[in-house]
Amino acid sequence: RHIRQQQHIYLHIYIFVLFFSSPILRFTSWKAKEFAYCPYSKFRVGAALVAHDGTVFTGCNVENACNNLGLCAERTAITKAVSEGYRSFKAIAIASDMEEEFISPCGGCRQFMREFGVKWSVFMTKPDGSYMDMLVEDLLPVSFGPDDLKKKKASSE
Ligand SMILES: O=c1ccn([C@H]2C[C@H](O)[C@@H](CO)O2)c(=O)[nH]1
Ligand SMILES: [Zn+2]
Repeated sequence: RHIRQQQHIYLHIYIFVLFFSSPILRFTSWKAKEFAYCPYSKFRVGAALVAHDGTVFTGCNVENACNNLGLCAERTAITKAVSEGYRSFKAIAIASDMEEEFISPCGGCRQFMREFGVKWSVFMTKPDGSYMDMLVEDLLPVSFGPDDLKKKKASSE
C-alpha cells in the first residue's frame, strides 16, 4: 500500500513536470530553429527533445548539396541524445516558420521516434505558440518496432 501511494505521488510529479516543462520545451525548439542549415529548401525546422531525467537535446534540419542526404531536425536531436547515452524520452517539440500549420514530423522521423517507444509526446507547434500534442503511437499506428524482430517466425533459414 505504501508503494502504491508512492507510485501515485510519482505519477503526479511526472504529470506536473511534463505540464510545466512543455512551454520551455516548445520555446527551446523555437530557438533551435535559428541554427537550421537549409539553403536549399529555406524551410527552417527546430526540435527539442527531453529525456527521462529532464536532459534536453536540441536539433535543426541539416541539408546537403547532395539533396537526399539532408537530415530532419527531429532526427538530429534524437541522434544527438542516443549518441550521448539517452534512449528513453518524455517528449519532443518541433517548430517551423509556417504561420498557419502545426509542423508535423515526416514518416521517417516518426519511425525514428518509434524505435525508442510509442508512449511519449510530440508537440507540434506554430509560431504563435499554439500547439498540437500527440503520442508517437497516434502519429504512427500499427507500427513496426524493435520487438517485432524477436517474434516467432513461420520458418527460419
Ligand atoms: O518535420 C519536419 C519537416 C521537414 N523538415 C525539414 C527537412 C528539410 O530540410 C526541410 C524541407 O522539407 O524541412 C524537418 O526537419 N522536420
Ligand atoms: Zn523527418
